[in-house]
Amino acid sequence: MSVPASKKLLQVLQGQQEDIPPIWLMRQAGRYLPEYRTLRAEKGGFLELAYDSDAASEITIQPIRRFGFDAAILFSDILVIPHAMGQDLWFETGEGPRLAPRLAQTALEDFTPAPERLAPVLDTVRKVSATLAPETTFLGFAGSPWTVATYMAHGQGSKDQSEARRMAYAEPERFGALIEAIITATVDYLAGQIEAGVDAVQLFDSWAGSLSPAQFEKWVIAPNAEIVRRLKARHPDAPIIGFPKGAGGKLAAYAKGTGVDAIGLDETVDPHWANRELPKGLPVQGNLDPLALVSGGADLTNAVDNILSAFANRPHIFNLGHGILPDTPIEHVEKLLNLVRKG
Ligand SMILES: Cc1c2[nH]c(c1CCC(=O)O)Cc1[nH]c(c(CCC(=O)O)c1C)Cc1[nH]c(c(CCC(=O)O)c1C)Cc1[nH]c(c(C)c1CCC(=O)O)C2
Repeated sequence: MSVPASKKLLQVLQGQQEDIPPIWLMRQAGRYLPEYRTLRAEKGGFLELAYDSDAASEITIQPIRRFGFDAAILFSDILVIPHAMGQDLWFETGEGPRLAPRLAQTALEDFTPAPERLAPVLDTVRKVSATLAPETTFLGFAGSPWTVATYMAHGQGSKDQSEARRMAYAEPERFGALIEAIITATVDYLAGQIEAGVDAVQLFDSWAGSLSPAQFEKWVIAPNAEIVRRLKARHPDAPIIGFPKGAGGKLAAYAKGTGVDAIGLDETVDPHWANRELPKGLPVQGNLDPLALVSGGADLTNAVDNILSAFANRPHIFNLGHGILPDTPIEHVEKLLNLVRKG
């Protein structure tokens, strides 16, 4: 596959170093944007937006139109995979996602798979890919099996992922079968996104930090390695970004063990340490503290300088260490873009 020279972020994912790093922000389409809040109020709920390909395309493009980020990320959610596997999914206003029945109490075999639920998401990919400017990289994504399993087991977000962690020790075979089922659904879904027009994909492992080293090897590294292996067999040219949030000292093992093309760093990672620790030339993405962006001022300027200096000699995509917070002032995002692009 030949990459148009203008897709800078995609080139960095392929190992090219840039003086001015490309930038996008996790959760860049969302509640900090007034134009998102307007559409959300008109349409009702988050899922209604995510499954309406016209609304989801518009929301995917909103942050590109406003800020000119180097990448657009598909507007969807990691929980559409459990939904397509047959769990009911809804969002409680002000609280977050709910999945039923909970896997801690129900067998996976009792679910009725509903893969057609993903069709509108792939329609969104086709629509966005037909309208994006050629210099904008289009990112697809999915949750990583461990993180998705924590929601499937508990039925909602949880403080310490204890239901899934307990299941993984008490019933390793049953838990392994669940992880395998998520891997299979995820590889098909990501292949579908690539075929519909995304340039690269990100695997979000938001709860990777809750596991011991041995369990991390088993439930984070091995399943992500399997996704990389199977997806590369189908689409060798589409880069894969792994984001094992909270992996800390296990980041290098994750990078080597999974074979991802680039690694996302959360804000707790010292970028200078990461630069020394990670394989030479491996592209990194991150890792501004979302609260430094809310704060603005010298907190923001100093943090940006520190990240830029740490990654001056490796392929780097500027991003936050986690999703942008709803109370982030728009002017701080504009200031961040000026700092990174030295405008
Ligand atoms: C764990 C997780 C989820 N979803 C996601 C993760 C992994 C990353 C992370 O750790 O944040 C990933 C996600 N969720 C969303 C995207 C869209 C793309 C993007 O802009 O990055 C992405 C990549 C939209 C969303 N997903 C959600 C919203 C907010 C919906 C709204 O109320 O309007 C958006 C824009 C809802 C959501 N979705 C999820 C939760 C826990 C919640 C509720 C908390 C919250 O509101 O932030 C599950």
